Amino acid sequence: MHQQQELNLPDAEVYFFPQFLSKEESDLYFVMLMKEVNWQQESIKMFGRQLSMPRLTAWYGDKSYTYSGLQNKPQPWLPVLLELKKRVEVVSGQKYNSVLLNLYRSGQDSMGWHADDEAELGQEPSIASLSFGAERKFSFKHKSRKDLKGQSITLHHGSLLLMQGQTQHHWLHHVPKTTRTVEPRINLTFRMVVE
Ligand SMILES: O=C(O)CCC(=O)C(=O)O
Ligand SMILES: [Fe+2]
Repeated sequence: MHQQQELNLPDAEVYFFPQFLSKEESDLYFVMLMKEVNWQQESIKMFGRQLSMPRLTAWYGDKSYTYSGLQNKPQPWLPVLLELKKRVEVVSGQKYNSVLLNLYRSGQDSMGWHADDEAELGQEPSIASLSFGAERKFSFKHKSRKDLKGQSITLHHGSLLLMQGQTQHHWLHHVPKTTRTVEPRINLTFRMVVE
């Protein structure tokens, strides 16, 4: 059975499965995803300037979706992504119709503070986040309650993080840069995009 931990975050529902996939399976998935995914360098308009996103991304699924101000046209599912989607659905008890992939090439790649609270994801989105490759720190901070401490967790090769309920409503999360020398990391976030 998959060992499951619940993070102690008020106003949130976050579960962590440290051994969701074995090391051997995760090694194979990492190589396949690196090779088969159509990784793109997107840019984002900020303060009137076009800036390169500090990571590569790809979007697969059934519906288009706005993320970080970008209109993401999905690419058709790859077999490896459908396989992972099915395995994640079994554990989470949720269905997904899209996946956003992030490739953090080095410690200089990152994701800024945000919540996945776009209207397209519905009121209480369930987001399933699968990690491969290098370990990276992932932190939470509450949007309004300054009395609550932030919390960090290390997302490692083959681990699954589930965020659901009110989590996106009340908390922000990010993947900070690190000055440590780190190998590439691939992250998949499965989502259900509603109209
Ligand atoms: O890379 C991660 O672990 C987080 C990705 C994330 O927050 C997102 O894609 O919305
Ligand atoms: Fe996110």
